[in-house]
Amino acid sequence: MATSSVHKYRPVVVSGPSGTGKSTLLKRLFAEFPDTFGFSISHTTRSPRAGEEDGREYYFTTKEDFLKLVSENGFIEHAQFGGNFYGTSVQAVRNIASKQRICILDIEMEGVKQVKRTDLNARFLFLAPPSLEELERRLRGRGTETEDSLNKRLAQARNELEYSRQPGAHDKIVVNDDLEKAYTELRDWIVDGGKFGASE
Ligand SMILES: Nc1ncnc2c1ncn2[C@@H]1O[C@H](COP(=O)(O)OP(=O)(O)OP(=O)(O)O)[C@@H](O)[C@H]1O
Repeated sequence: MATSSVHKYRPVVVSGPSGTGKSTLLKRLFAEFPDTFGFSISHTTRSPRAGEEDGREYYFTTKEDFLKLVSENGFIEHAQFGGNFYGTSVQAVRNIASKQRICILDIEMEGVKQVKRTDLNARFLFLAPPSLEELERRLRGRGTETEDSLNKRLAQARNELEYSRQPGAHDKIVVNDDLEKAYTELRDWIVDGGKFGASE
């Protein structure tokens, strides 16, 4: 464990209900620290498009290998879209740390629980909306949801908020009320005076 790169480059899991502002805040963090962080590369069973390279856009894999990795609990999250499988593997997160970058994982509650079952040595930040009413306003304001997908997201938000109240679920909770205030709090906790959560 002491020799593993995730000991020093601890992955950061940022979760929170859809529409809380994760993308907005993480975009800012990446812009302020362009060489510090990384997103893991996903696996997919779809074929590479022209110009795509294995290990750059995706790890391209066969359905058989993908399902084998699923059965070995190798994925943090995986899903099927349009007949193809996609997933974030534990190894892909490790690969970011071995490149001496802090991997940021923007995932949902089930993914959070899965990361906790690994030895990725992650830190967990939960981004909470000021209220469910405000979350609904933002999701409507973003203009990306149908009434049906909005209701699904709000129901899932209730689950996520309930989980976030369990002791030990997260290491840090940031309420995204005022954007500037939330950004400063998120950034300062992640950067941690330059230690990024590492103990030495
Ligand atoms: N502090 C804030 N005050 C008001 N509006 C905000 C604030 N933070 C984000 N927003 C707005 O809320 C909407 C949702 O934000 P964003 O898309 O970043 O959420 P998200 O958590 O990444 O959602 P998803 O998980 O669905 O991708 C956006 O329109 C964004 O501009």
